[in-house]
Amino acid sequence: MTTDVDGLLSGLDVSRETLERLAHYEALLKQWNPKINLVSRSSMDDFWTRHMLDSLQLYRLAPKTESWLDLGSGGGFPGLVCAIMAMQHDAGTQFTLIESDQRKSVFLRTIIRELGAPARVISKRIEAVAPVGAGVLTARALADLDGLLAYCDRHLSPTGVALFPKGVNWKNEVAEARKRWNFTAEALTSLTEPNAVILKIHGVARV
Ligand SMILES: C[S@@+](CC[C@H](N)C(=O)[O-])C[C@H]1O[C@@H](n2cnc3c(N)ncnc32)[C@H](O)[C@@H]1O
Repeated sequence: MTTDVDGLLSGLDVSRETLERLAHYEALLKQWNPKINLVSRSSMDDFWTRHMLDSLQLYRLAPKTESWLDLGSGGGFPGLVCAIMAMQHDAGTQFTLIESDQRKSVFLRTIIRELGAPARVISKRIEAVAPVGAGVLTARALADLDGLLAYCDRHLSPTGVALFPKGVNWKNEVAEARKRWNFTAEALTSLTEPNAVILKIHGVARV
């Protein structure tokens, strides 16, 4: 970790202790990544922007909740990073990470145990998990918006909020999803990519 990281995360209220926890996470991910492909190799040079900052920016956009659900967590982005951030605020939020890949789940459980993060991992397919009723639901690089809204329909509480990082094609995804879903969406500027947004969504119901 270099001093650049301090600059990168400035304004996000990341404490020294949280930064140390994230650095420990990074070190383990770098050990495990060659064997189980937690993140693409091409993204490793820009690791703190592409993965840590990209995840941390969701934490400040989320309402206070007891139950945060992250779907298709992979190496823990964004759910596990937000769980580590939540430790700093002792917010009483419990994180649930759903990840069907068994080896990635072992990695996630290792980080959770070593850091004492307030999170659990369910190693099943999202469709096979009983409705969670989450207050906040996140997912990155998992499915198009139409697919994500079906997951909201199953797992998000009626008053809950979903946060989805989306790339340059987000307007098309919203238009396509409106054919099958009613929902309210706000497009918030991403801190990591100029044309990317974070869709903040609530009130999901089938058309
Ligand atoms: C492209 S990766 C993204 C991982 C992480 N969210 C990120 O942005 O770095 C998608 C992950 O979702 C998991 N996944 C895909 N479909 C799933 C499903 N139906 N149920 C549970 N996990 C799923 C895959 O195993 C994979 O780890």
